[in-house]
Order: sequence, then structure tokens, then C-alpha cells
Amino acid sequence: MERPQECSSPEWERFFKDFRKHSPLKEVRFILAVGSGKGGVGKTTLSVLLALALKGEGFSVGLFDLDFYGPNSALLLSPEKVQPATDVGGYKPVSLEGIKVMSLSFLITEKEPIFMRGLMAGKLLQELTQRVLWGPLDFLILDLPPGTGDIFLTMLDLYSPDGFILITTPHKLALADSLRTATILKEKKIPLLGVVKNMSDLFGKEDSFEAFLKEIKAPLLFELPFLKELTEKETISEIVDTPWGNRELKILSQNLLKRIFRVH
Ligand SMILES: Nc1ncnc2c1ncn2[C@@H]1O[C@H](COP(=O)(O)OP(=O)(O)OP(=O)(O)O)[C@@H](O)[C@H]1O
Repeated sequence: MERPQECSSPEWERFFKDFRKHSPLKEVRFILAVGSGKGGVGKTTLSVLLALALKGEGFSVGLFDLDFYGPNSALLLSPEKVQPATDVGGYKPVSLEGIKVMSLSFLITEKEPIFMRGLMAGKLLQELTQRVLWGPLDFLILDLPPGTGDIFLTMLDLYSPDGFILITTPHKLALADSLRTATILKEKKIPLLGVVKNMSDLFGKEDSFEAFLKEIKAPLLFELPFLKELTEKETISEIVDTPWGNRELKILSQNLLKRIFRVH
């Protein structure tokens, strides 16, 4: 089914409402989307940290790298190239560090450029959503692509996330893009669980960040400092057992769980 011009038509709304119930996502308890508006602000880094933090709390976690234009989350969990997903009547996610991972990078070869126009990407997304065999999961984390265009909107419609985590730096350009994302979430009635402020220590004092939180009426969920280890270590999992990881991932998961229980 292609996205019609009038996306708010009752037929289209009904299609999306039923989609999750009748797809392999029906065994997933909670879908968490991680997004921003701007590229390169730390979506993938946060998605992987979140997956590790929730797994550390004893939850079963899946991670779906939906960044059509740079699917690289697996690189942050595995130093070796992951074998492409096999089709066994559906794609089986790959287990990395105890997390079920699916990424577009498992389905395409490295040399194949992902030049995809909206419609093609939309079709692939729909196909993938119906064919990834997640099985039962407590949390499925979606690492969304940058921007607020058609693919982003289709993803929100297809997955109907139970909660959204917005990550941004405090720079005014990133905040302007994030504001647009927050407006879309409000329109689509997707609960915004909170904001993760990334690399704030690299920026001067930015009053605009506080004003931004007030404007979108969302709490600050977590502050992720610039971590040299993130650029030096081969995989993010290596920072789980560092003093920072032991302390901060617990804070991240606890803050998130508190917000989920308050919102739902
Ligand atoms: N807190 C941090 N400390 C150090 N490096 C960071 C931090 N956050 C992100 N980075 C680095 O910045 C780069 C971009 O991060 P990441 O890929 O997570 O962003 P993204 O929003 O997913 O990007 P894209 O929009 O391209 O998908 C990566 O090299 C990552 O290691």
C-alpha cells in the first residue's frame, strides 16, 4: 500500500492502526523511537547505549537500525562484520551482546549505495516491518533516520512508537530542527518521553536549551557528555564496564523507566 497524498484519510489511518497488531511486532511490549531532527547528533550512539542499559536491567531488547542513509549501529556493537541476515520465511535478527539487532546493513552489501527515493524506501520499510522475526521482546528500540521528511513520517505511522526520545546538542540549529520533530510528535500524539542533551560540555552555557525544554514541555532525560572513549573504543559495549558506564547507564535506564510509568 502506497502512502496516499492525503495521509490522514480514514482508510490510511485504519491501515496503520491494524498494521502493528497483525505484524511480527505484536509480540513486542514497548516500542521506543530515538530521533532528532538533525543528523549526526548522536541518535545511533544513544540507541545502542539505551539497548545496553535496558538489557542491563534484565529486559529483552531489540534494536532496529532504520537509518536508511547510514545504517551503522551494528558497527558499534560488533568489531567484526556481521553476516547478512538469512531469509527463513522472514529475516532473523542477529544477536549482538545479547541484543537482537536488525539493520539495513545486514541486507545490503557494503558497496551498494543506499540511494533511495522516498517511495522505494517506503516500500522497503513496509516489507521489512512485516518480515523481521523479532519474537517476544520487552523493548524494541528504533534508531530513526535524520530529518522529518516522508520516510520519517512513514516510520512513525508504521510503528506507532509507545514513546519517543529526542536527542539533540544544545546548538541553536539542532534545537530548531528538534522543535520541528517535537511538533510532529504532538500532532501524531506520540508521547515524548524526554530529551537527551548530547555533548553539552562542548558548548558554552546555552539558555536556549532551557527555553526549548519549556516550549516542548518535555523533561531532560539524560545528559551525555563528550566521551573520548566513544571515539577510541572499537565498540560501545566496551564502555559499559567503565566507571562512567556502570554509573550512568543505570541513571539512563532508571530515568527512562520512571518516565514510561508516568506517561503510560
Ligand atoms: N557524547 C559523545 N561523545 C563522543 N562522541 C560522540 C558522542 N555522541 C556522538 N558521538 C560521535 O559523533 C558521531 C555521530 O554520532 P552518531 O552516529 O551516534 O549520530 P547520528 O545522529 O546517529 O548520525 P546520523 O544522523 O548520521 O545517523 C559518531 O562518530 C559518534 O561516535
